[in-house]
Amino acid sequence: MREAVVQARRIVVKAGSSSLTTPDGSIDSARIDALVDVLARWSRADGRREVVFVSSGAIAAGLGPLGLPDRPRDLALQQAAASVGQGLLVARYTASFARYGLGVGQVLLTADDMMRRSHHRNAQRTLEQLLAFGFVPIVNENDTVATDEIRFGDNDRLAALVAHLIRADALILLSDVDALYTGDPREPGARRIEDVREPADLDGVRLGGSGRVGTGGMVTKVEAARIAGVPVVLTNADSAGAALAGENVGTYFHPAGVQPSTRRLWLAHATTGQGRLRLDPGAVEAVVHRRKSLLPAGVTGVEGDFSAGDPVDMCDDEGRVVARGLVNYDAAEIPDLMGRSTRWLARELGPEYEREIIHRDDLVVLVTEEAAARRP
Ligand SMILES: Nc1ncnc2c1ncn2[C@@H]1O[C@H](COP(=O)(O)OP(=O)(O)O)[C@@H](O)[C@H]1O
Ligand SMILES: N[C@@H](CCC(=O)OP(=O)(O)O)C(=O)O
Repeated sequence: MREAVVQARRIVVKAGSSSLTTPDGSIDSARIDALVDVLARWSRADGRREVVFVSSGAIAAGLGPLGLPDRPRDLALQQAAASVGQGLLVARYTASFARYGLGVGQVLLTADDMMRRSHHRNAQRTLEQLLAFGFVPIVNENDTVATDEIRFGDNDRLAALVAHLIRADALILLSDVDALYTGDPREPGARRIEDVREPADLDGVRLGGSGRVGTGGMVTKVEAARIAGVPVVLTNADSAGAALAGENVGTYFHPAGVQPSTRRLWLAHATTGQGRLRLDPGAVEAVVHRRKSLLPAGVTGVEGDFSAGDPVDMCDDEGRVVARGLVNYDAAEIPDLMGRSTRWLARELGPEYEREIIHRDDLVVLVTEEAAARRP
């Protein structure tokens, strides 16, 4: 038994396009109802259980109604299909959960929303409020406004970020394949992997591309499991009930030891650096090994056009990103501060210049200490 899943009170369940739609580009009502049966029974079995459902399938479900034979490559066509399909999906979920007296609420998010702290907090509040009402949030990417550069594309990472957002106890990823295999299961000889405890368990595993309607394939699922920070079960929709019951189905990704705070998880996985600061070896040592704040004295270079409050990457003298943090100064201010002691800055420029470039509470280390120590 997977005790952490059995004990979970709040879970995120993500289903891929292939589990929710038919090959001819329409909603698979029977499979949706079967999945809703499982989710509704799980949450109603104990009044304190809450589920957030991340549903892909908007583009796939819009193909049939628009007469599109296959998932188009063109972004505008994908967005039109998503707009049609999303409405149909939510109508179906509304009807299906209503069989159990449960209401649903649609939550559409973009990668940008996850990065901006204020949007992030609003999304968090909405989800918490829906859960407090006993409603099931149905989450998807806001495909009609997402552009290629800033898209999640697949919903696996989105599901992991939603798990951070609501402090879920577990994440269940449902695909058209019943587990992670040592290679693409469409090829002979591939074996199911039952447990992933550490990155080395994935050595030699071939993570292939997606099926007909999905995106990302196994790469994005493994990445989502790595960043989720909670136990993750990867299996197919037919095994959802068994997965929620903690049975030995699919692949179980054990969470790594001590988990960073949600703020640090957010910084590491929901944001992208809006610029770069180059650190001297002493500052790398202080930030990575001693978990100190970044002071102006240890900065040797600055790139990008960021503003105070933006996430920026910190690199070592070889350009390798070692950490990310919320910067306290605009990019244009930093050249005058670099290499100076905080005491000198406070004396020459005023007490407001005594502040760190990045405070340690706003900073996440992105390399392991071992990796940082292994430098040539
Ligand atoms: N090592 C592997 N183990 C399992 N499945 C794999 C592997 N490599 C590639 N795949 C493929 O990944 C597909 C699932 O990814 P994807 O189509 O993106 O699904 P979804 O729509 O559920 O997100 C499976 O159909 C499978 O053929
Ligand atoms: N937001 C998109 C998800 C794209 C997609 O295919 O995701 P997935 O099936 O999870 O790999 C949609 O609803 O169509």
